[in-house]
Amino acid sequence: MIPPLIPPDEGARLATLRVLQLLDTDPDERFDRITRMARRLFQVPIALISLVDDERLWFKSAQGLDATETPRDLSFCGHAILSDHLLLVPDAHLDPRFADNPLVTGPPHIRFYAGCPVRAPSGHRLGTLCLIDHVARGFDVDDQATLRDLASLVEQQFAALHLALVDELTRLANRRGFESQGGQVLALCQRQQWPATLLYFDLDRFKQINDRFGHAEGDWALKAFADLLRVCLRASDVVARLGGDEFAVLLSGTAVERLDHALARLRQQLQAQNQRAQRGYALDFSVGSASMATGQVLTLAELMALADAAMYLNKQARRQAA
Ligand SMILES: Nc1nc2c(ncn2[C@@H]2O[C@H](COP(=O)(O)OP(=O)(O)OP(=O)(O)O)[C@@H](O)[C@H]2O)c(=O)[nH]1
Repeated sequence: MIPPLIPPDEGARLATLRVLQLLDTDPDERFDRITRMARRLFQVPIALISLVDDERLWFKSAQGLDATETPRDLSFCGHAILSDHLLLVPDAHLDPRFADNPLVTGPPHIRFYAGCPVRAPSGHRLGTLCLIDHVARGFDVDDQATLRDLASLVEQQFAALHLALVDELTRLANRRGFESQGGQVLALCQRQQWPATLLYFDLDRFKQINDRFGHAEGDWALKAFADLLRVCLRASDVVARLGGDEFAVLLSGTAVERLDHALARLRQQLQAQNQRAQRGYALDFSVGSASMATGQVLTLAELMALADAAMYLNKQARRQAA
């Protein structure tokens, strides 16, 4: 058996998957309709929409299979997301990549597999629409075109989610994305008795950058700051651009202990970037934080209001110090 390789865009791919908030969500009729149609059209026992997560495959929609996930190492879809082409395995018993795969030799006894990668609007391949049969079979060019058509319906649903939840400029979550993703993380913290901290950022004198260097330069600065947040924080932290030059981050669990360290690192990296970029101005930020201690119950809106107020005080203090 040959386990799938990790694609070169893995970090950005996983970040996109998180921002779209598809993993571990309830069944969704918009996706189930597509897998039902696929199963009927191709007369296969199993049709899936799989999402390739860090170490597992999670099924956004599954017809004919009770499992909700499977290890990535064993997955056919892990191979399928490595290219834009369909992955066709007419007979897994004859394919050295899969012949001794436990999913072939044991349940669900995959013999035939056809998987079409499904991409986010950013182009990252998030998973597949795939068909599985327990017997070997062929898949002609018409079948292939039909599977691609169905996969593009999945991509349309991704695009709709993207539009609703992602900030187009920075590709971070937008305010709505932050509110729903942040709300879920906060509820998890409360259940697990973990602490959480919300950071509210506002860039300093950002209007001057637009006024002096133009809107395009302002856009560049916003993207550069978003990239820094991505680099300095963990994949599990919820990071968003709330609008204009305002950003927010929700740290949960043990991440809260790294708060001072993460902020110091962020400022240090920003200074290094200012030195490197030499764009005629130094990007800087004011920040406020608000925490929910272990066992405390606060809403995301309350944390945001507290952190926003703290940011405002920080901005005043920085202005006076300047
Ligand atoms: N380039 C660009 N500018 C934007 C975008 N959205 C909002 N802005 C600008 O961001 C600026 C926000 O300025 P403020 O936060 O009000 O003021 P500031 O200059 O940052 O001042 P302080 O926050 O008090 O330090 C405004 O000039 C907006 O026009 C965007 O998507 N791109």
